[in-house]
Amino acid sequence: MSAEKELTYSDVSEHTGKKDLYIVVHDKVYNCSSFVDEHPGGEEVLLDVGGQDATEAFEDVGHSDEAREILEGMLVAKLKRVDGDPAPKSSAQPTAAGTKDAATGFGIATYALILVGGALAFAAYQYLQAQSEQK
Ligand code: HEM
Repeated sequence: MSAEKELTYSDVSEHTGKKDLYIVVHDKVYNCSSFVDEHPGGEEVLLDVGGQDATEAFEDVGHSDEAREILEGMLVAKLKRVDGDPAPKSSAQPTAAGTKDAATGFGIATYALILVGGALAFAAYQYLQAQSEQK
């Protein structure tokens, strides 16, 4: 088993070319060279964050789970922080994830409400039918 590779910001900052492009997202280092031409958001934005922390840029767009899977496939190393490095930019993640979860939760609650409402209406209908048959 090989030890997990670690790169510092200064290592990452050496990979800024289109054919050698490292970016940092949530303290992990990704080699995006193979994806630059395929990025639906264009190559320019990826080249802009080459060799740097792209966490905010990546999260601000609200990338899909598919985009996150592509990203994980390009993982090369963990980011190793040394004194003087910028603070972790991980605060964007809970916000984005939270918004998504909240939206999903709302969707489920709405469906539940419609189902329960429908069931109640059906029960009331049956009850009233039974009542009128008794008369
Ligand atoms: C290497 C990291 C990245 C990956 C793997 C990636 C992947 C993707 C994918 C798969 C999409 C299609 C929509 C979706 O599935 O969400 C997308 C769209 C987009 N991305 Fe990225 N992206 C990356 C980094 C970035 C960065 C750093 C920016 C900077 C602003 C960015 C800006 C955009 C924009 C603006 C779109 C929307 C394009 C459109 O719908 O016309 N992406 N990205």
